[in-house]
Amino acid sequence: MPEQNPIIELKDVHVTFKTRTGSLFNPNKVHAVAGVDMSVVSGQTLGIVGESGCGKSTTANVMCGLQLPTAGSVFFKGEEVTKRSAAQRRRIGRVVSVVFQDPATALNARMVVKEQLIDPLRVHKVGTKGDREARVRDLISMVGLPDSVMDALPGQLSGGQRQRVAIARALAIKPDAIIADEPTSALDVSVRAQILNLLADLKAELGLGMVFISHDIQTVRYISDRIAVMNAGKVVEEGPASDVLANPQHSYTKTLLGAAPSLLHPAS
Ligand SMILES: Nc1ncnc2c1ncn2[C@@H]1O[C@H](COP(=O)(O)OP(=O)(O)OP(=O)(O)O)[C@@H](O)[C@H]1O
Repeated sequence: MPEQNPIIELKDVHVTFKTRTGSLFNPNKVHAVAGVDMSVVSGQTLGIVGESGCGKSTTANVMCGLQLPTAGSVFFKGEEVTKRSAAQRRRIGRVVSVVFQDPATALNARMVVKEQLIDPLRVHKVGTKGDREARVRDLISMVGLPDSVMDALPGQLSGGQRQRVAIARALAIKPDAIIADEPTSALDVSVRAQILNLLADLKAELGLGMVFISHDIQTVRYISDRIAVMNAGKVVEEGPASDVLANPQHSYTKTLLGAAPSLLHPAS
């Protein structure tokens, strides 16, 4: 059987930002992403892990078309988008949705849940009014929320419920891939595992490609099929999660694992 095109593919992607200060070696410029190759395929979660400032969010923004690379190529389902117009990129970029860290800012505080979910369907002219209402009910149930939340404002929901609504919103237009950028960091520890499990279930049920970004290797290990370790804008190690975790090759990965001793090196 021929190999399927990845949903998203980055080839030698660089992103530099002009800044007032820059870095020690590069005044007035930050090389946020420095030659990254990555691919996202159906039914797999790629975990991206690294310390704050290593370029994870910038990579995510390139993956969903929010950020144009300074150099390199981006492909959505085999189609290179890097040189397309903004309108064409948006059209092609509809294959990818994003879930951000803080659902409180991702959602409109003055719009009830039902309207938040209908909104992307209306924008993308999906179905009739009746189709959209049916789709909203499906989405609410897919993310494990009761129908009663439909008429609630985000402020009336818990943090975990709000993140479920944000996930439902991301799923509304039936994307091929979801990019979740630190989706549990703003949540109470008690609900983090529930959101991770929900993302894992949705990936499996819908055959989504998923990118899960976190500075916390313990969270990434829980959900990822493959792991890419980033340091200073580069991928220093990438492979099946079990290999990267059990047999890290790069000293930076070893440091990250060493800084998270609870599972690898139990105290007793
Ligand atoms: N719009 C921007 N303008 C200037 N510099 C930026 C911009 N966005 C990111 N950077 C810089 O690029 C580098 C990578 O940032 P990025 O947010 O991608 O890292 P990160 O690993 O996601 O970090 P965090 O977990 O803190 O969000 C950092 O040095 C950051 O300060």
